[in-house]
Amino acid sequence: MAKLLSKILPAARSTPKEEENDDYNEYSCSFAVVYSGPPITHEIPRAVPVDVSQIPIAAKLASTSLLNDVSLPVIQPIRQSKSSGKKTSKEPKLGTNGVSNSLDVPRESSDGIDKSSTFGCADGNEYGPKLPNVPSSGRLEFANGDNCGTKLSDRKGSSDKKGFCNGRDSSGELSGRLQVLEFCDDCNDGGSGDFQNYMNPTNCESIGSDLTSHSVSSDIFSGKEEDCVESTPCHVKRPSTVTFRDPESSSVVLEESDVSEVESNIPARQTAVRPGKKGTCYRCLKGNRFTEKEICIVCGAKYCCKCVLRAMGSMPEGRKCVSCIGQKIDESKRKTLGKCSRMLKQLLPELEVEQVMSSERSCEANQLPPELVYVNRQRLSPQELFLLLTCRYPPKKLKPGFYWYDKVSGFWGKEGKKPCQIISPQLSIGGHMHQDASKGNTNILINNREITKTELLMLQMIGVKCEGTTHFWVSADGSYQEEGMNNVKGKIWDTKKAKLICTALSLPTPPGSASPSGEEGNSVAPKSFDQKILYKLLLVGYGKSGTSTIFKQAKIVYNIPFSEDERQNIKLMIQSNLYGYLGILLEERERFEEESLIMKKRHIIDQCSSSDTAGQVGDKTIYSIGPRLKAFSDWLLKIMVSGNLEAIFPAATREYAQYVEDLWNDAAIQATYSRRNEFESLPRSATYFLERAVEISKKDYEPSDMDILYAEGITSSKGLSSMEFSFSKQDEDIYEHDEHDPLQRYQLIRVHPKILGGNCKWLEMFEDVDMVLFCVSLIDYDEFVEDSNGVSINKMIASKNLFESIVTHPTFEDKKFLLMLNKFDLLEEKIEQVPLTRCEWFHDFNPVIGHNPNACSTSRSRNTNPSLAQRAFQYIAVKFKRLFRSLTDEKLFVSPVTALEPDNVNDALRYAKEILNWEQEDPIEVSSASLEATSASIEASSS
Ligand SMILES: Nc1nc2c(ncn2[C@@H]2O[C@H](COP(=O)(O)OP(=O)(O)OP(=O)(O)O)[C@@H](O)[C@H]2O)c(=O)[nH]1
Ligand SMILES: [Mg+2]
Repeated sequence: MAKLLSKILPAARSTPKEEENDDYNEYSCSFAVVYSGPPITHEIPRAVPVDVSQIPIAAKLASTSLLNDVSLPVIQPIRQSKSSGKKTSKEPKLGTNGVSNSLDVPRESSDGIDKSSTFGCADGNEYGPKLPNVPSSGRLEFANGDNCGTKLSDRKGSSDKKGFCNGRDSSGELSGRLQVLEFCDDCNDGGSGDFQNYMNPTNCESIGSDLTSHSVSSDIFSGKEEDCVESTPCHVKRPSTVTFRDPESSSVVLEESDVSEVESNIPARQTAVRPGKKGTCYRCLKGNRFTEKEICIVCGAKYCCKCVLRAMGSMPEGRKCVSCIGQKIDESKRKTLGKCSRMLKQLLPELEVEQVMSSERSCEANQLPPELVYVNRQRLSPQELFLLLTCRYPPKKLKPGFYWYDKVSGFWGKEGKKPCQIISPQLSIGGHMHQDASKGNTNILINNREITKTELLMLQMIGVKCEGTTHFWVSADGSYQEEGMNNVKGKIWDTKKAKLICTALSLPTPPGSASPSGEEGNSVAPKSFDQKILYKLLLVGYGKSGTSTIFKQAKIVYNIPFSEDERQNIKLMIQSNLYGYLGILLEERERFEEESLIMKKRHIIDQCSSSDTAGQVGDKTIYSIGPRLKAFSDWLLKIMVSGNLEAIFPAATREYAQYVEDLWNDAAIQATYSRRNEFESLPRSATYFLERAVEISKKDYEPSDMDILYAEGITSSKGLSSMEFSFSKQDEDIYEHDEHDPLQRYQLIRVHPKILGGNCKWLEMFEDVDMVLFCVSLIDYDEFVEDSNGVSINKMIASKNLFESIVTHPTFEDKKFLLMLNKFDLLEEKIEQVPLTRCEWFHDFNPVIGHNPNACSTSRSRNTNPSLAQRAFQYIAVKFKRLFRSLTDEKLFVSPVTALEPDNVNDALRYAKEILNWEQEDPIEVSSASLEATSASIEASSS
């Protein structure tokens, strides 16, 4: 053995001169040799062998290279860079001041020879702080006490050796499974507590065994010189790079209902303190907030693409810094488990990413601790949590907190909140559900729980009669009956409408059923690593502001097909609208006919003084129609007056298509139509449909997307529509800095103000939306409507009043608002004719420079020579911004929109997305980022 070692290793040298020698430092190990000098009076430091099996970390091997005459495979140390070599030689203090350079493991046997071993340092000292969580005995020390590991590999061979990258290694017994340490210089610690974390043997072991399978990691960890010089693992060499906050201050994010008891049960977690400027990588301190980064799910440290693999190693527990392996995750990041950044997908092969994400989801350390989950106010046991998570329909993305569970129906929700899911019923978990579990105040109970207002509204909208009934029993399949009555009254989920309403109201639908958007509602949480997060956007605005047009445009832009049902409804709506427009034409025709008859009579009277002659004037004018069409016209006007126009469809298409055709082709109607600018009641879109009246009125008419877009009216259940979408990949590429998952999902909920009720009391059912998109029609400034008291009010003021009510509603406190100033195209026309000051709120609109109607709408020209419409838009935007600021002390985001333009709607919704993403990233940066990032926004111009 001694012979073998003498071949492998140079003779132990200990003179200072030799220690200064770089080569020596790189390759030699210190070994005790038999002392044969005079007796020594002081105590001799001892190098104690290491128990190989207890060395938890491994390094890359090379079979030869150093010693060709040795048949055993030996370690190829990582070459030390020059700078590091110098550093080493200048750091004798590391060997003497006892800083954190050794692993000191409690030993079972005091002699440490047989059962435990020690890597002795060359100078014979033992250094460093203790590692309390090293599970076994044995001690690991470094030759000069200043190394730690980044690259670890495992080799199954017959002989073992522990080596350090810079050659200052020591070896102990050559037995057992080979575990080699190979450290690159950039891991050298200046001496800090971080080293402890880094060297946690438990961590290293898993890294060691995983790394062998990662080719990318191999490169990263090979300690290439340039890498070593440029980058420094933040946990070790630069103690300042990532430091940890006092665990006391660690912020475990729980829902508000998750009271302090749960919080106190959550073990303290280390939170990385950003070492550099905002947005920079925690390791190399380079980059900015647009640099793509991956985040450690334990401490929150963010790493750029150059550093992430070094900082996180082979990720045996998913995206954790090496020092965070084995630790519990930050609970606020639980929802992102298994969902990595695009950057990681680019750095690692797909299969590897999948493996890492799968480990992240499934490894033990990342599992939800049962003691942090309460169901019906009772803490879950591990068995109960297991039952809950492994049932057919488990709660999605379960986090620590308090939940209520209705075992009969499967309704599941957060304590004090409406249900958020329907899970498998009849699970024996938690305590008994309390009547006030969801803090409802409706006096209506479902399975003994007082339901929330939102649930009540849902029941009412789908036609469940709640008057006089106080208690329903609802079973898992949705069938319900009144208490004390033994007859099932119906099934809640029977209709598509019910599901649509639930989706829009963010209420759950039964597991396994198809949601209105075609996806399986409430199914088991997706297992793929592209797990999605859903952001909810609430689109609301005063009547005719354009919300439904924006909603439909979004459907078209994001390729969300209109269902057959929707198309059918829209078709009937377009046809009945057409009859409505025709009705308006017929009404006006009558008026024109009368007027023209009177004119005709006057004309004749003027010409002939004799009244007899006047009496002979024919009663035909160009506005007159024949008796057949007259009869149809009278019938239609009667129906319109009675308000039953929709009721005659679809039969009307069969019966009266020919009449419509004849009417449209009639000269009187055409003459009336040519004067359409004189009718106030004919909407603009009417022209679009009237000109295709014949085609549309036919039975086999199929509306195109454009028809659907232009169609006026509410198509979905009572002014509530909802759709889910994600932005297209193409778009993501345009916005290069976007770090977020292109598959991130958004829900757009469009609500008509009518269903919000007086004082917007139903707004609270949208409490979980992430952003409110408030739509205002820019051309409302000179239009008037009658308010609920019959008083005429300017529509812009009415819109402003609604805006105020919504902004100040307690439900929307702290919500982000994006103002969509719609119908910009129409404003451009109108502003030339009607001054903005027609609305009293805009009395001081007084553009200084003469307007330029020809200004094109590129952003450049917008800034240098804005048109009158652009000025008006900016002025209105600032008005709303100031109003918003005065009401909330917050910032209002604004975007111009022309709902009929697909790009416009896309831009506005993308802007909403950006705002949400800034929020998520760094709330403090939102305001400045908004100024920079969106030319469409008026931030720059108004601030
Ligand atoms: N030219 C033009 N017309 C628009 C624009 N946005 C909406 N409209 C038209 O304005 C009218 C009202 O738009 P809607 O989308 O129905 O408005 P709404 O907010 O749904 O109003 P309610 O139907 O009362 O709910 C429709 O005729 C639309 O075609 C726009 O940007 N430009
Ligand atoms: Mg509408």
